[in-house]
Amino acid sequence: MTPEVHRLVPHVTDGTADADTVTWARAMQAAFLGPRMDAGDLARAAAAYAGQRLRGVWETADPAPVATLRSWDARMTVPGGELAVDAISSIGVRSTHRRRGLLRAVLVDDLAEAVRAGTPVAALTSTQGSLYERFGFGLATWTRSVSLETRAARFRAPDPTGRLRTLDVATLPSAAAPVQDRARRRHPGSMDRDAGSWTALLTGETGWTGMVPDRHRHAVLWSDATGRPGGYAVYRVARGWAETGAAEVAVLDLQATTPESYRELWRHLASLDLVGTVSWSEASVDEPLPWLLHDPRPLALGASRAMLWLRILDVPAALAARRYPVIDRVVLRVHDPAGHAEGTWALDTADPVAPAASPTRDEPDVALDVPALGSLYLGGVDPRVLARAGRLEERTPGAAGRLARLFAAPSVPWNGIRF
Ligand SMILES: CC(=O)SCCNC(=O)CCNC(=O)[C@H](O)C(C)(C)COP(=O)(O)OP(=O)(O)OC[C@H]1O[C@@H](n2cnc3c(N)ncnc32)[C@H](O)[C@@H]1OP(=O)(O)O
Repeated sequence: MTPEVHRLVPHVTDGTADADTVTWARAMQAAFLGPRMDAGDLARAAAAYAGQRLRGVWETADPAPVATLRSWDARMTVPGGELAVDAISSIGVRSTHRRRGLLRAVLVDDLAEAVRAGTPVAALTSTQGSLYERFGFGLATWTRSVSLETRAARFRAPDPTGRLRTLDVATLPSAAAPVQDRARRRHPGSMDRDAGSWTALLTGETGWTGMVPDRHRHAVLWSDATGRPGGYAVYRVARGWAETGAAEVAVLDLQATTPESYRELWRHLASLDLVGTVSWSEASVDEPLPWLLHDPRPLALGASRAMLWLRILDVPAALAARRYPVIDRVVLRVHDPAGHAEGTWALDTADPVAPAASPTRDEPDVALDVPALGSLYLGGVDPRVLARAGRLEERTPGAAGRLARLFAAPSVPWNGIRF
């Protein structure tokens, strides 16, 4: 029997969430092996869910759900524009209730509501790589760590430009939010940050930390010569200087709207006194940082790791929302067992500012499953590689190459915020 999924609307009064939302949050925390919190802390942590959709499966006579899912409407940058996405997180099933179809129940229910609401794409970042393809999600962005030995780093541009100022809890949200909004438009896959996340970014007071403040966080804003803010970095001291004489700093977020702001933020991080290493675990796979340095050897680059998974729910709306660098008409046969994206679709980019995607009876140029379409969508993977892996079938010769030229992105897709 399919478990019955119920929906909860969080109510937040004076920064504190209602009792049902708190119970839901406690169950979710437990599923992720999060820290136990007292009722007050939990109520404050749950307040971050204001305006979001909470789902759960409840057993009779137990106020706590045995399965949880949280989703909200987010904006995601796509090549040439942006798109509404159903952002999904906090999928947790009580440890005593696993492998009975509860994840499936809450996720299928959420995707069905997104379809009804006309949201063309769903997005998530995953704790476990193999879980979500069965629900139609395809891996669309990657991330990698970078680690700079700051004392050996020499910048090619010798002199700092612009102006830096430190931010605190009172100034970070208003100063950084407009910068993040501009910066995210440079990277397909980047998403907006909800209002509540700004203070938490600097204080570290989140459900995952048990609302324990992290007093080692700092933030800095860079502005150009005209005073226009161009970028910010939030970082924490991961290991203090007292132990080794050279502290380790971890970047938590770095957003830059111009090459100059990017360079000056890194110059600032590399110039921090008492620091030996600055690392960022969720940088883009194509960080320009090595090219800013005379000698890239002080910079260690980690292997690329999976980040954002996309689930195309409405093929015409998703395809029409992005722009394409060449004019072509390609027919895609998409297989989707859940039905949302199933069909044969013609993508026609004859009008570069209004590409059209519509159902067609024409013979397909390529055939692919819906996860592969999610992977292609932002331009993060070459369709010819998918063809070589047997994930995309060329029905007309050279079609994968045509698709590669069509879907090529203006910059490497990246989403630096795990959610
Ligand atoms: C977007 C996010 O929130 S990512 C976070 C995911 N949550 C966590 O990691 C928290 C800890 N883990 C859990 O709470 C649970 O184990 C979950 C949510 C991962 C799985 O919940 P379950 O209710 O056990 O999953 P469910 O029974 O619905 O299984 C659905 C399918 O996924 C498969 N599956 C479930 N867990 C896993 C896993 N860890 N690895 C691989 N496959 C899995 C099942 O076999 C099933 O496959 P099928 O449809 O082919 O038969």
